Amino acid sequence: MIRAHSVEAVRAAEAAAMARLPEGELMSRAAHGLAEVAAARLADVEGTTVVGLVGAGDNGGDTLYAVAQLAESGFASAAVLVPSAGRSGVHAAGLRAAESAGALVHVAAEDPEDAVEAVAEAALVLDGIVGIGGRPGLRPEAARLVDAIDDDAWVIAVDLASGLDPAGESGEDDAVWADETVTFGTPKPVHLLPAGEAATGRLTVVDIGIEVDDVPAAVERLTWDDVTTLWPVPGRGDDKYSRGVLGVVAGSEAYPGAAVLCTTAAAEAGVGMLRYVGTPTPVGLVHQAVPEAVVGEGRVQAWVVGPGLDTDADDERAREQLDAARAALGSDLPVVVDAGGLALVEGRRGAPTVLTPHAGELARLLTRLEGRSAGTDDGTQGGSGATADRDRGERPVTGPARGAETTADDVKADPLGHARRLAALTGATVLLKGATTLVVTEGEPVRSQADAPSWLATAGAGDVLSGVIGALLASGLAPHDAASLGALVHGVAADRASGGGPLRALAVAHGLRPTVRDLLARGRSAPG
Ligand SMILES: NC(=O)C1=CN([C@@H]2O[C@H](COP(=O)(O)OP(=O)(O)OC[C@H]3O[C@@H](n4cnc5c(N)ncnc54)[C@H](O)[C@@H]3O)[C@@H](O)[C@H]2O)[C@@H](O)CC1
Ligand SMILES: [K+]
Repeated sequence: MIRAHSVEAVRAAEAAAMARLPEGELMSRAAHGLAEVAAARLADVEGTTVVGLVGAGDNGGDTLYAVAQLAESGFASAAVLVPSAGRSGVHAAGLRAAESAGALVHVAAEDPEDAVEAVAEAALVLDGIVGIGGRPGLRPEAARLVDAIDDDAWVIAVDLASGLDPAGESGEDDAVWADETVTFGTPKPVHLLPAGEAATGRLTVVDIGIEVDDVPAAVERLTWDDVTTLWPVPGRGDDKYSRGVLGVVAGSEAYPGAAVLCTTAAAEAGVGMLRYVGTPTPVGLVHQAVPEAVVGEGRVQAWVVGPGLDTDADDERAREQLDAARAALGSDLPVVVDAGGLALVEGRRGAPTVLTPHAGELARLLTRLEGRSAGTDDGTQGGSGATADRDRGERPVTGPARGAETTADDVKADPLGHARRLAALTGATVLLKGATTLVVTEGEPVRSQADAPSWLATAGAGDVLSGVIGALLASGLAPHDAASLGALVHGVAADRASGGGPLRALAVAHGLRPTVRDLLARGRSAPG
């Protein structure tokens, strides 16, 4: 698992390490690791010129020492000092080290044109303007230097791309766009969250000896190794029931294919047994595509409610199906709620719940539920499983006034904030789909998965995802693990099925079985 820590946690761990190490040791380790990566990339791009953009804080200090090491290694090295205070504004010992190693120093405040020219000529740029002490955005004088970076230059962000919010909470257009980030000790939230991930590029963590293993993470990302630990593997004593039965209420006369995609995915993910509840057309299709599925209601350990569900349909069979959907939501069983099912969510359930909206669905659900909690409704889900109510244990939800409309654009501008709002309002695990998929559960570190190719942005992919998560919930995984592990395996299956080319949802579903098999085999063959 990749774990990112908050700025506060990093500062505390750094302070503890500094107390037992000689002065300057941490910065020296950081700069050394940075210079090694830079030297390797210069060899890759067959470049010889490196420029460090140097800001006022210790991020600039790291950069000055790295420039010094690169100058000593024979690269044509220069430091461009960004702050308006000039030479006196940057890390003094770092500046001395760079100069005595033979690096050129350009002072932007004294000769802006000369500084711009130096930046433009570099084959490799180290962005040391600001690190974890930075406020989001770039000042105009810094932005001018960043604009001067050659399109072909390789840009390494020191600790994080300057201009980004280290916490990754607010998006920022005015930031360095790095090919690569070299960070120190542990990743920071911005490296894994949608707000910063694209500008971060490839991420390398340099070990500088700070200890964060026992410190709770702010953001986590599951990796392939976690599949071995988390995936439910049957034992000798298991049977189909003990492994978990999944009930699927999906598909409709309008959208029958969703039922096929969802049940196929659950079967391919290796669910113990599958029950399907639907209207005649999808029932016929599911019979053909997934002969393993049993049609009709019965005992299950978890439900998927909603892919392709038509909540406006009004014939008898559709009404029966919607009754089954509402009963599942009202039960005390774990439920994955997707697509059409989201329209049936009335508030908190008293049982494990995973909501899997995309940005537009999340916006509609928030608008409806926040409007409701502004009114007279008590905001609880009806049925036997509903235990929580609005006055009990619900944290105050931050955001616009209750009842205000939330749009898909609002959600895209702040995906994490909105996913948190929905999680707080419903008590559910919220999986917000996107290029980076977020999984938010109150009281848990946010999980962020970015395993899928862009080709996965295709109709039906969500139906497949809900089937995988449902299979994992039925086997007893907690919602947070089921949702994030489901997103990981779905993304890897998509990547393999795509192979760099077009993708269809059914291919992702059919790719699940070999993907899980290979990820588990990989774990078995790993040393130790
Ligand atoms: N604390 C430690 O033990 C270590 C810190 N390290 C480095 O130190 C960095 C943190 O250093 P600092 O706390 O000095 O903070 P930074 O170097 O991140 O930046 C703080 C300085 O930048 C200015 N600033 C803030 N936002 C700005 C903006 N948007 N535009 C321009 N200037 C802005 C501030 O006024 C302040 O002078 C880390 O990111 C890392 O690179 C490493 O050397 C490893 C050890
Ligand atoms: K930086």
